[in-house]
Amino acid sequence: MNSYLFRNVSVLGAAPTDLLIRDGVVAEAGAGLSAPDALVVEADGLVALPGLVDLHTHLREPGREDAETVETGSRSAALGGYTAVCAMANTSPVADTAGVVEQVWRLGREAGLVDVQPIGAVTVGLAGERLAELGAMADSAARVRIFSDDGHCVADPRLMRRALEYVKAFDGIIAQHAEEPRLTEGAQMHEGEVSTRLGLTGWPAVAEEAIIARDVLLAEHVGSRLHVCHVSTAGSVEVLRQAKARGVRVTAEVTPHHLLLTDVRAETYDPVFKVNPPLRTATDIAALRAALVDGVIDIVATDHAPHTVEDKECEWVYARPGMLGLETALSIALDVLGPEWDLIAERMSRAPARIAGLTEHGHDPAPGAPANLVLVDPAVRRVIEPAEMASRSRNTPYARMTLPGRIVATFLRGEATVLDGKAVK
Ligand SMILES: NC(=O)N[C@@H](CC(=O)O)C(=O)O
Repeated sequence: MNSYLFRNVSVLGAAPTDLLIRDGVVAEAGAGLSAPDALVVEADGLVALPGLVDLHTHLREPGREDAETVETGSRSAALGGYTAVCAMANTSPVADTAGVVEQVWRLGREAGLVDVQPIGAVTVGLAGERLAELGAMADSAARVRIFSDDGHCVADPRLMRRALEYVKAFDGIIAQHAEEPRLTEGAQMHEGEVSTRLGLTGWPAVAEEAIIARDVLLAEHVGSRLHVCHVSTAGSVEVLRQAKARGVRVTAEVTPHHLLLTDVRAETYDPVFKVNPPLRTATDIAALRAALVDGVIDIVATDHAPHTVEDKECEWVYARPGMLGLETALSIALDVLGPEWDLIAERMSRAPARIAGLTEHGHDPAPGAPANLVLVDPAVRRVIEPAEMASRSRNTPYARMTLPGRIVATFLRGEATVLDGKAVK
């Protein structure tokens, strides 16, 4: 196993120091360290952060390996500065049994680039009719703690209540894709002025807000943990703010794209901007950014949703919703928040690790901490080139945009997964 000596690295923006990485942990910190056996990384100008943790990644395996595999998604994650990702259950077959979650978990171990923590489906086949074998998935080698039908809403309130009750026994979480399906039939984009002008069927903000309001009440009633996926509206933020003030056990995520892009992008009719929930308005963006800063929204999660050219580069109404996110998330966070390193570490590493119970992750680089960390060069501005991405898909909404920040190196348990901005394997 290699040892690494980072020279003159700034830990979360603090004055430069040296860090020695040995045997999978941060062994020493301080000026002028020497370790003749260690590989030296000249880190002037680089910032060390705890390795990022994504609570919401679509890896597509099993079933849609033409869009992404556990391995390509893991590489994409490592290049984005991630050391752990939670893999959503909407695969084919659906991850609704111990067998499938164990398969995904094992593929993650074999790829060895990030820790892949499978999320289990709440209902069999994501069909919203009966509960999946939550207990068996929790007891499996994959030790599933988060369950989600993401892509679909658990719309039936009785089923949602049962799911919240069931996972309470092992302090599990139901992660809800909040979308009242009766209000979004045929929806193509945010319902508002732009959808009216373009003549596309709208996805109203209230379809999200109504489910979040219902679910925080259910979570409160049951005393269980609810996580809200991809919050996208100002109204949702207000519902969450009130619920948190009452002490409801609810956490929430926002995606990078909902922090940056508005529904005006649909004017191009380029389906790369089609996503679920849809891009909203500048007012929503302002509320989401403020909530991310004040903590009503706990984390940034990518909702990395790779799709093939066939599924994406077609007419808007036929295109699948979803965008790539792993390789650009930190740059978007830097763009939106500025170099607020402690806030970025909290929202993109510590808090998601805590929520998911990934105890090896989310530790600031300090002596004794597991060496799951990332080195970022904040001074670089880079042009996003889809063809250069490690994802098997190309559906990034940031193509040819110039964004701040470059991931220079990522370390998983003390071994480099990315060095000099390139994947090690
Ligand atoms: N977020 C997306 O736009 N797409 C997701 C599922 C979904 O939420 O529709 C996907 O799996 O592609």
